[in-house]
Amino acid sequence: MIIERVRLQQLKVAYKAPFETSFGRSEEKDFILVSVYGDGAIGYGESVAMSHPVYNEETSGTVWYMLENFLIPKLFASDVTEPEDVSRLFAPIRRNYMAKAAIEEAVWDLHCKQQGISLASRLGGVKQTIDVGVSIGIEATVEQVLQNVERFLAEGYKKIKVKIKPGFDIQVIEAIRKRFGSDVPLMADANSAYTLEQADLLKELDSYGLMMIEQPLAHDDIIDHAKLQKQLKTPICLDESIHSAEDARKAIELGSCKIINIKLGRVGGHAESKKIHDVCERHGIPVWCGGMLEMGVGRAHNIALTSLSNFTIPGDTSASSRYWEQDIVEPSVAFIAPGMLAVPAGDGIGYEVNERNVRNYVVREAEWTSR
Ligand SMILES: O=C(O)CCC(=O)c1ccccc1C(=O)O
Ligand SMILES: [Mg+2]
Repeated sequence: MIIERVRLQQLKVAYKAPFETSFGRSEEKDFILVSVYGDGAIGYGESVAMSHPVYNEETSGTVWYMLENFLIPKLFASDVTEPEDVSRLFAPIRRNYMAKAAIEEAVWDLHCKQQGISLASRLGGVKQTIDVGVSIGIEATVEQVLQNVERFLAEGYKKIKVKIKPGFDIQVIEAIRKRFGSDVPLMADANSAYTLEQADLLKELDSYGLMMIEQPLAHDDIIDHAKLQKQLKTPICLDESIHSAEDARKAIELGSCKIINIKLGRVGGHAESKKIHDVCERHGIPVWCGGMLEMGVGRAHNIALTSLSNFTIPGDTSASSRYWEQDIVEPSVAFIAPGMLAVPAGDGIGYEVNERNVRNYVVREAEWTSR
């Protein structure tokens, strides 16, 4: 395929409201938008690295560095025929999954636009619509969390995920169950805030009928998660621990989880996401698409991926309005029915990027041309 030019833009955009997890509070999105040009088309990818290396080791700065010095030169020096070639091309470079994913996604989008097909269909998607949930951050009080739950339930979200941390866990879940009842599809995400020594506390969660608990233990662990899963009725879902289909296979073999959250950025892009999806499907492990507070390009990629068959649990891809006053895509990501998004049938990601909106947020920009 023809790849002529790559543009990187770093954008900073304020969230409607700060978002807090067990690893900290974020008020502003800081990310790299990747545009890949070829044959009159533009493919887009969005890096999900955060401004600080707290979810994983990457940041917008490391993503820019890796793209400029290693990934873009490698892409220009090679013949890419199919988008699957990109992840093979990047395989000798260790980790840096978010940097790889950002440009890999853009190449998938470009390829599909050049071919006149939708990204979802090229990935092997089978769904025309997807059900989505919402992720709710830690707040100063339990009452504030309850107000957010109420608002998002009223909007129709089909899964409520709440962030927990030691000292802000059982009481939050208990209060949600008390106020909204036992039918609300509810889960908790700990972002690695606990250790196996706190198993007794985590076992208390079993009495609240949660769909799952996400990544309770260390970000790089699958051993202790296996020990914990043996003691818990609640299914464990792994997020941070899974970077590849091999990681997924090992976690499944060990019994470290019963569900896996797939994030494009965490695993290096669409090709690896699909492999993880397939390994999980073969083992009867359902998956759902995680979120990293994306703007529209990232959301569009998530939607296409979620159209695959084994994404049977509502993911974190909320509507643009969850976080943004004004998104960078048109139309913005919006429900077609409560809690439901359409999988676009248009070329590539199926959303247009509004370059004027992008301009409002750019703090750094550079371009490289293939020769
Ligand atoms: O709404 C979203 O995009 C999901 C937000 C979320 O839960 C999250 C946001 C930032 C970093 C990690 C996570 C996570 O899923 O663990
Ligand atoms: Mg998570």
